[in-house]
Amino acid sequence: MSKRVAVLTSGGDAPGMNACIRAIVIACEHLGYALIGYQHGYNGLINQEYESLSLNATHNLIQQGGTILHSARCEAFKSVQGAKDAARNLNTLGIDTLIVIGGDGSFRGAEHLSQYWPGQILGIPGTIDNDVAGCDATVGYYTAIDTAVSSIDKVRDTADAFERIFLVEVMGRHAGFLALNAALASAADYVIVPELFESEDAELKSIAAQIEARRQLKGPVSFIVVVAENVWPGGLSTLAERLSSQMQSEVRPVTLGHVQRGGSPVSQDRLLATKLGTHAVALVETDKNKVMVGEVNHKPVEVPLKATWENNKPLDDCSLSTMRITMNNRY
Ligand SMILES: Nc1ncnc2c1ncn2[C@@H]1O[C@H](COP(=O)(O)OP(=O)(O)OP(=O)(O)O)[C@@H](O)[C@H]1O
Ligand SMILES: O=P(O)(O)OC[C@H]1O[C@](O)(CO)[C@@H](O)[C@@H]1O
Repeated sequence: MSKRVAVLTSGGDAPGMNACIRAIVIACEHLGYALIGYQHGYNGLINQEYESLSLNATHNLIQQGGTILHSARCEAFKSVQGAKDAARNLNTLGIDTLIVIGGDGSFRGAEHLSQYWPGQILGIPGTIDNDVAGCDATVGYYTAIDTAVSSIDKVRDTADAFERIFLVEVMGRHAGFLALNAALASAADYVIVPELFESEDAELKSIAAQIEARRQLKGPVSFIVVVAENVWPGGLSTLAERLSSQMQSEVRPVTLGHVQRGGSPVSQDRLLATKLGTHAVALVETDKNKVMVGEVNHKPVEVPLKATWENNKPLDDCSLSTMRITMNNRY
């Protein structure tokens, strides 16, 4: 049976969203489904802003960062009226299946829509934060680690030259996946993540002890602390001031910011995006509904949308024990 499928990207854009759109276009073409792309996240659903997507759209797309459909946050969609407007517009176009590429907030939005629209809704995890339960990795996460690592490598050059303490803030919203793994891969000296944060005093004491121990061993040294965003009360400059006065040393704060969302996706994100996009389209004629497609241990999984935000996604034990030995408790 010929189906009409729609796709949108929502929330923070992530490298690999385009690779995912490409896979969806090709898989729909393969199965003879019509495909449209809604623009600007859920705003496109409310404003009936869409384009039809064919193979033409996929040329040279896999390597492009950002999203050709544009992304956005949409406050209006959270209301009953917003979801009803979206449902009406989907019905007008005769859409059978809506594929939402985004983070856990976007999946909450999809669940909200399902109360007013009877069609099939499928989610694909796309966010640099990796804070979506039920999958090992979200599309965009691996590229963001690489981007943060290459920036921290550069910070290290100047940190070493001046034997300074640097604080590097990375994104992640309220999760420490990006901070922890960027810190591990860049051989940072210390990492502060929300999952382990106890108190300002405890962290400061621990950082100071590490710096002192290193200085005793090696004399003047540089020291790099990776800090997850939103974790330090008052932000990075407050931490810099407190550490500077405690250590009687210069401390420089660096916020990496939105560069972490950009750039050409690394191969891990391209592969994940391509597999998940293809897998989602393969579900169109099944009775699977309100599920996110993801990967766990390299195998496809289908997870109820609700489980993606109701369940906790912990940092993995192996990364944490590696972190304790090579970073935070090293000296
Ligand atoms: N509880 C909710 N009810 C209805 N819609 C929601 C809800 N939460 C989020 N949304 C919709 O999903 C959009 C995206 O959510 P959000 O801003 O949390 O980003 P996200 O998908 O979690 O991605 P990222 O974390 O990468 O930015 C929101 O702007 C809103 O339109
Ligand atoms: O682009 P905005 O709306 O400032 O959002 C920034 C947030 O989005 C993300 O980049 C992705 O969720 C977070 O890491 C960050 O907290």
